[in-house]
Amino acid sequence: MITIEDLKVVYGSTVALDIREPIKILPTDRIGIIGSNGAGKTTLIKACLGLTKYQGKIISDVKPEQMAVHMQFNEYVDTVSCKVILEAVLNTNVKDNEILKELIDFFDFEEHLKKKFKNLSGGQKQRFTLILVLMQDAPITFFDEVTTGLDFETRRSLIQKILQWYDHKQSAILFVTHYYQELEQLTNKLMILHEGKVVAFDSHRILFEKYCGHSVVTFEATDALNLDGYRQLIAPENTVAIACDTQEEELALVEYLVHNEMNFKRSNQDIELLTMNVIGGKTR
Ligand SMILES: Nc1ncnc2c1ncn2[C@@H]1O[C@H](COP(=O)(O)OP(=O)(O)OP(=O)(O)O)[C@@H](O)[C@H]1O
Repeated sequence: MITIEDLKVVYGSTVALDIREPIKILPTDRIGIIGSNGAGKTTLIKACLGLTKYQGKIISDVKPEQMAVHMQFNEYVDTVSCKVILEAVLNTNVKDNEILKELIDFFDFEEHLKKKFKNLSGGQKQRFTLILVLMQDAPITFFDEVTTGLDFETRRSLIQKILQWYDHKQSAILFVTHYYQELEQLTNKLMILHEGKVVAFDSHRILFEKYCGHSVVTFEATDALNLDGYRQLIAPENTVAIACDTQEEELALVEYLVHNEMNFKRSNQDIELLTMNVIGGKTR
């Protein structure tokens, strides 16, 4: 669907993106794009959409105008109501379009249709833009930090709706977020960017096996345990993360922790740990 080869984006003296290895995005991919601030995530989206100049090749059978994008900050004309914007952009009308009515209903947006975009709250603006983006049913959709700044409940319900909407749909989604839990729910592949380079791109499972192991057991750092002989990963502050290469290793460690009355968490998909270990602990 999209193949990226030797992609370079330069702004003055800043190399925002420098991707050497070919990257292929398939029609059913659900890709989480991760990286610290300034890693090049938005620049990559802009290059795919043809919104920024680049060197190299982006070969795609989907034209940029067929792609949908949901950016964190959107602006719309402020002389007309949200309903007028929806109808103009989607070339339909609310009262006759069942799918549009269903989305407005789901996002509890009916009462805001008469308002101007600039008068909506942050969460209402996100919901409005999501209605527009989901209605496009594009073959490829980019979501750039759509849930940033929203409260936990609003984030959770937006993610549920996105999941439901794309279930069984043949469309690629690229999702930029700093919330790792959302990536676990929404995506099956991860692209980890660091200083403009793609440092990892594969399925969650393959990357976890490669950088962490069969599973990882994490617990609060303490002097009470003897951890000689265990493989320690890079972990958040005051936390110890032990990589287990087999189930037997994991069971032995868990038994040791239980004997010592330690609380612990076991995971084979912790994206925060994975990211820290892929880019050497420089996640932010
Ligand atoms: N229009 C621009 N002019 C100059 N430099 C830019 C421009 N856009 C981005 N950059 C620089 O390019 C680099 C990559 O920026 P980009 O916005 O792609 O990062 P990001 O990974 O999306 O970051 P964030 O998580 O902070 O949104 C940064 O160093 C940024 O300062």
